[in-house]
Amino acid sequence: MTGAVTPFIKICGLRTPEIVDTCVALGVDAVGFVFAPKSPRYIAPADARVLVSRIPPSVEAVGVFQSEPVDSIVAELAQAGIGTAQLHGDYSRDDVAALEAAGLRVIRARSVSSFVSEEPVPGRVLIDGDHPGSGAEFPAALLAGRALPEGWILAGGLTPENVARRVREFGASGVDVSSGVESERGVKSAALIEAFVAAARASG
Ligand SMILES: O=C(O)c1ccccc1N[C@@H]1O[C@H](COP(=O)(O)O)[C@@H](O)[C@H]1O
Repeated sequence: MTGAVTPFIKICGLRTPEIVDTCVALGVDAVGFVFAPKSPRYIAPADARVLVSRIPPSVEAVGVFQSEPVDSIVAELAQAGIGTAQLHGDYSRDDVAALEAAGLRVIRARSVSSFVSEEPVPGRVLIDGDHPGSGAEFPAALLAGRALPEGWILAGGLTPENVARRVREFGASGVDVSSGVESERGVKSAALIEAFVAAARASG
């Protein structure tokens, strides 16, 4: 017995009922819906609501935002029926507090560059490469010797092939993937999601 813990697994950028059902059947911890209008994975909040209705309470539904004002985030999440906001971009402590005061949970995404150069932020932290949703990895050396927040989630260029190694390399408590489980940009693959989840679980 190793005592190792299976990482928290989030699959991001869902847009179809089939892929939602695949994620639920695999027992992932969280699924993400991208509300950043320029993303190839963008889904309108009303369309996301239909997909969210298929998700049991045991799976956390997350709305992903990039530089969207707090008021819009609150409105869009209410429309989609989602209780967690994942924030990419420049959000202050007051922004996070306002979202929490609105009854939302927050995942604060930090680009690896801002994580190493700026003040720590409170709450659940996700560390990503500098280009969210691009599928690009960042070097482990960038975080070497850094104090990493409890329960932090690793993102950025994860794939079924590299996820176990990356989790061990970084000591991450969770993983989030989008590009690495797509057959083409913006199109999720059930087979790749299954392979990713198996590989992530094998890292624990
Ligand atoms: O997926 C997107 O298109 C996206 C757009 C804007 C902000 C965040 C986005 N996704 C998040 O990006 C990371 C890493 O994704 P990848 O696996 O490297 O493609 C992940 O946290 C997604 O939730």
